[in-house]
Amino acid sequence: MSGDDINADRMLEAMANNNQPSTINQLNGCTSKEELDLIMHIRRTILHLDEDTTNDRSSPKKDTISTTTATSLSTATLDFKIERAKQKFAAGSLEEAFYECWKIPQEQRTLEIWKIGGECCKKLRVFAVAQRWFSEAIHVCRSNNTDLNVKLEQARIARFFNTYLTQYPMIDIRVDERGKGIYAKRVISPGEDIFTDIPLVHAQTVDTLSISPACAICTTSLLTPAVYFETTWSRIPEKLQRQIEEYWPHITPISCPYCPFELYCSEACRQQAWDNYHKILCPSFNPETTELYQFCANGQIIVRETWNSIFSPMILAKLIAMIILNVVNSVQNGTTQNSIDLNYSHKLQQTDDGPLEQAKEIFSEFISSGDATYIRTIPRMLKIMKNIFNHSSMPIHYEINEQEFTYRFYQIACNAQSFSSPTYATTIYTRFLSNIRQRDRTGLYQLLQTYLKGEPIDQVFGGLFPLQSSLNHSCDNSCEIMDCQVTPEVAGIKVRCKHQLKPGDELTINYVDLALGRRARRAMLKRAYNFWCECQRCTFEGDDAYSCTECKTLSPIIDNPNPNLTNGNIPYRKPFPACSRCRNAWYCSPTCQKQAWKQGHKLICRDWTKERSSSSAN
Ligand SMILES: C[S@@+](CC[C@H](N)C(=O)[O-])C[C@H]1O[C@@H](n2cnc3c(N)ncnc32)[C@H](O)[C@@H]1O
Repeated sequence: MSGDDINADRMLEAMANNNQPSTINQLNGCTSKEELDLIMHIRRTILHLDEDTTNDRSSPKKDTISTTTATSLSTATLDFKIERAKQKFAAGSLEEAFYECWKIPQEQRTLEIWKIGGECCKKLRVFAVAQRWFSEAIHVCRSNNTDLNVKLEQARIARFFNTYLTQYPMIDIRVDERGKGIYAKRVISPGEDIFTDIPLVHAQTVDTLSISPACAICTTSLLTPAVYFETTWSRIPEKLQRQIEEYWPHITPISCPYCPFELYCSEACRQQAWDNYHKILCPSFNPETTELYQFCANGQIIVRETWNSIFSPMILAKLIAMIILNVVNSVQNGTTQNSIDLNYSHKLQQTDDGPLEQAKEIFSEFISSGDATYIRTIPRMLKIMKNIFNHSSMPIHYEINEQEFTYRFYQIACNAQSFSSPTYATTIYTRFLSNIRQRDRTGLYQLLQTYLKGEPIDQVFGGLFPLQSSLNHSCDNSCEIMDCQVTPEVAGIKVRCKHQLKPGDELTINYVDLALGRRARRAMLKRAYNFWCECQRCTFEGDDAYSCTECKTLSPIIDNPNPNLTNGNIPYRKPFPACSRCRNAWYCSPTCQKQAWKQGHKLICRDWTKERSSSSAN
């Protein structure tokens, strides 16, 4: 090995360990540690190959790493190198082909070289590098190239979901005009559990927060007798209270030491909340968050429609707090991780957006789609978020403006999935009753009859699940979502197959109640998820009895059947008869009905009111 080789090797090793940006630039645009690692690996492989091929002109022994300094190549050398990269790629020698591409100075790499380099990395499963090479190809290409855009998107998805797809080899993620979707790679049978997922960020829904307390981290119910019996508790005689407590499952909620707003089941959960988001959001340190916590605790009737379901504004605040703390931890190298004082000794460098952009990447896969003007109708929440985060005491500056708020709002609105720990409030209550039935000899159950209020309301959380959020909707969904204790400490969801799936079939869930008619389903999907459903069921159902679902003919106009009521200028029509089984399609004639049946109505015709519709309604 020449002296140049050894120096280049040392430099590469040092950089691979250190990833110093200044030295990286010397290496022909090799910008990430992953890229360096790949090159290191390739170099080792090539050197190893070279030991058996000493007379090979292309041997890296002769064509050393030192040739990668950014001196321009002559046209003849460039053509020769391009040709060699193409040949190696065609021969399937991916590592060598990438090495050839990489040796060409960045400014001289052609569209073809960026593409070959990207393909090599994709096949070698180094997706971050593949993503960069394909985006450079798009940059060089200038015109809109669909093929390259698809390649870039695939590399980006592979990069993000690589771990999941390795863990769950029976599924694949592909992209079409609806965005990402999950597809079966083998036959999957009804009842089979396909994958589990845990949320990146979650919060309890505002409508269950005050009536069904739960651990803010592991979501397990923290229903105590005092909360269950509510105002009645103080009227229950003390002796009876003690008996109730004796039979009630052991629950000791822990609160944040600085504020009354969050409850946890254990010290470990409390610490996790503090490290992940609460040190930014605790009202004792950031008084601006008091309004947000109060807003959630009250259920805020006025804007209930926006926030009452799976989407609590707390998810949005936590998501931003997590990004901020991620930057803090990455820059300060974890020094603030376990500390519970907010002593950010120095404000982080405001000029360098790198760590902030990197931290934002964790949430970059969640699609965001919706009507931007709607945000103007909920100005109060934008103001609350601005007050919390556009604040001089924040360790980094993360600007919350209308655009950022809108983007994050719809990210959560489009993707939030309801879930909770299978230790529900009803589980606690059932255990209490069963303890009494099994152990009590004093007739407590009889005594309690006047105080018991029936089953409690279960806690519900909304969360952003990285893999589950890639599932598209169908009104005839093939899969369903179920609550699941993914590990003893972590609650999440599992996706279970409902209808048999063949390789290539899409895994879908239902975002809305399947018992609703087509018009209502489509309207809800448009409003909440910003798409017009064209699924198989929507295709073979109608909106109402006044037009034939098959031939679209309008039904005959008739006289007003009730002259006491007026319908304005809209004519009265005679309803067409409905399909007797599903009652969701209407036909002008038996011919149309037969035709529709053959076309596809038979695939979706069933009594939808009997379908379990709540399981995965987002
Ligand atoms: C939870 S995400 C599903 C995954 C999404 N396709 C992606 O790329 O991340 C929900 C969004 O996907 C799109 N989507 C889901 N189901 C769809 C469908 N049946 N038709 C059209 N778009 C759909 C809508 O943009 C919706 O807001």
